[in-house]
Amino acid sequence: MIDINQLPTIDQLPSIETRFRAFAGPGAGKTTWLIKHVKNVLKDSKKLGVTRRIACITYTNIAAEQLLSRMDCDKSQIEVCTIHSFLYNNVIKPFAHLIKTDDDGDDLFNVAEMQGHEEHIPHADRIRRWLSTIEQRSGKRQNYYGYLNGRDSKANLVKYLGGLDYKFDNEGNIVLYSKKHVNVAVPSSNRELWIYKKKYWSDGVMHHEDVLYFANYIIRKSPRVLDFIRNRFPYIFIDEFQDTTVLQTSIVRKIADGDMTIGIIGDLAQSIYKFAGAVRTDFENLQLIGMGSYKLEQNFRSSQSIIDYLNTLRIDIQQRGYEDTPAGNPITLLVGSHSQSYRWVLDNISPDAIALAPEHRDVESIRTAVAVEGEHQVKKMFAEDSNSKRARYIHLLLTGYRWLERKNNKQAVKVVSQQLKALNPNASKFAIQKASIWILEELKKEASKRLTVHDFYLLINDHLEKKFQFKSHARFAAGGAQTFYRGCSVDEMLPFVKVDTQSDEKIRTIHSAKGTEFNHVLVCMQSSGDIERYILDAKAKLEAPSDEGRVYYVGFSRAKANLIIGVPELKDKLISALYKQGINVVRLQN
Ligand SMILES: Nc1ncnc2c1ncn2[C@@H]1O[C@H](COP(=O)(O)OP(=O)(O)OP(=O)(O)O)[C@@H](O)[C@H]1O
Repeated sequence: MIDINQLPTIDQLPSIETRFRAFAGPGAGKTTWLIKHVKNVLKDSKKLGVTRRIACITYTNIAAEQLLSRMDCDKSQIEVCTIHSFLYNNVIKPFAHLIKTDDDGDDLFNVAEMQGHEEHIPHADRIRRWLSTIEQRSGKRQNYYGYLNGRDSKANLVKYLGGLDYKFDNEGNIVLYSKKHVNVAVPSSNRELWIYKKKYWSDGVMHHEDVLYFANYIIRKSPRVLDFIRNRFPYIFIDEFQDTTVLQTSIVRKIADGDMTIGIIGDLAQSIYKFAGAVRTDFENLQLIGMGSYKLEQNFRSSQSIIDYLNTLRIDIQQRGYEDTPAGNPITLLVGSHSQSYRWVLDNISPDAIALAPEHRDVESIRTAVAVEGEHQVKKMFAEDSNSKRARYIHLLLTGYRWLERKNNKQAVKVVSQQLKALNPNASKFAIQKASIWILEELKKEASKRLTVHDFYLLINDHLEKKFQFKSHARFAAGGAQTFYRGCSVDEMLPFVKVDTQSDEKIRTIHSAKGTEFNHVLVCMQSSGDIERYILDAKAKLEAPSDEGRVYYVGFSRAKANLIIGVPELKDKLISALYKQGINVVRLQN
């Protein structure tokens, strides 16, 4: 294990050309530092130009979006993206001709129909065609159709196929496997799984996981592609490298085996994507020529008491605060149901507190139990308005504005334009865009936000009709819908309009909160056993192959001012050990 404490700090990085690998704990300013470094490269590098840019890569769309919105500089020479979109745009699209056929000259991918990459959702018709092909090729009746008849077996098959991914076998060949375990036998030999994939490829459908496969395929077939990438991106920086997968690491190694500057940054204790194929040890073990290892040792996010608590959980790094770090409140452990705990936190700590839980089912149960009146504004709108197309239209116009608030203007205009286009299919693209921008500008005004949704809707309809001769949805007749829209202002509705259900929710999974921070956080743990394993014995569990301990650690480390932990039951004998770790126990009354 790397002793991060012993590494030089990243401020000692000799130059912008230095290859680096940076380790840091939560809230250490990894993303902030990366942005600063990119700005330095932009300022000082002589290697950049119109076609020579800096790539800033991360692993999830949410993380890329956050990175982009935090990059407060000229972005014309920077490409901020996920690893998938980087490889798709810079390897697969320009070299698609190399995947038309395989090494034997047989059809591999229908490039003419290729349209980006998508989530792998197994498709009933393709599964049927696949089962039929493998049955024909085996030459005997296998009754594979049985899978599609039984509800259970079909669900298992869909789950298994949806979890397909690639890995290297012992001989270094790429093989297909499923990340999802199912309890029934399904066709799972590699020969059968490749046939399944080809059902999609022959239609030009590329799944996210295929992007890595084909990028690797293209690079193997024509290694000169690597020079093209290095030439186009003399600097490649990768955030959250602890979430890298074997195929990703293999491609990164190949790109870095030439003249370019690479920098990777991450936190081993925040590796929580094993289920998606992440191999955290790749970050620890990756050695590239000329690459130095550095650390960021501070925690700029949390109060001193939270930093002290986080330090009790890991051995590879001890974080320190900075001169203005507030002392903060002790960590509180609430014993009671998750919803009871969350209510307690809302009442006693802050109504803005966030609840984080490891599992979706916990998130759902807390949401149901603590749902407050206002949170139903959008649901209420759909319930009250019998014209569901109109309700959807209003909702999406407001969604467009929420994108604008997040500085994603492109998405904002897209969402609103789609609505106007659906009602006015013959309108020109220019008119649709102009009208969309007008609506968004209108929503920016404080005066518009104070209007009731009813009046705002009429204002927009009048303008679209007069100025653009656009059609709108029906006006309101007297009744429940009109009463609802008249009783609710745009301002009151907006907070409940989510642009993506994950990052806007106050009750969320820990995975969806990765990379974010909040003032007051309740982390819901499952049992007294979890407290023993992941708090009292955390040092061992943070290094364990399974992600559970690290998932809780990511949850704890999102808190800035107050960290509260909730658990349904707690053995009395644990109280004094918890106290030594800086945690006060409070038992809630039923
Ligand atoms: N040098 C700094 N001085 C003061 N505040 C900083 C500094 N660097 C980062 N911060 C603040 O600390 C917080 C955490 O920063 P950032 O999100 O960059 O950390 P991170 O290491 O990427 O976090 P994590 O991995 O836990 O998601 C942010 O609020 C950021 O504004």
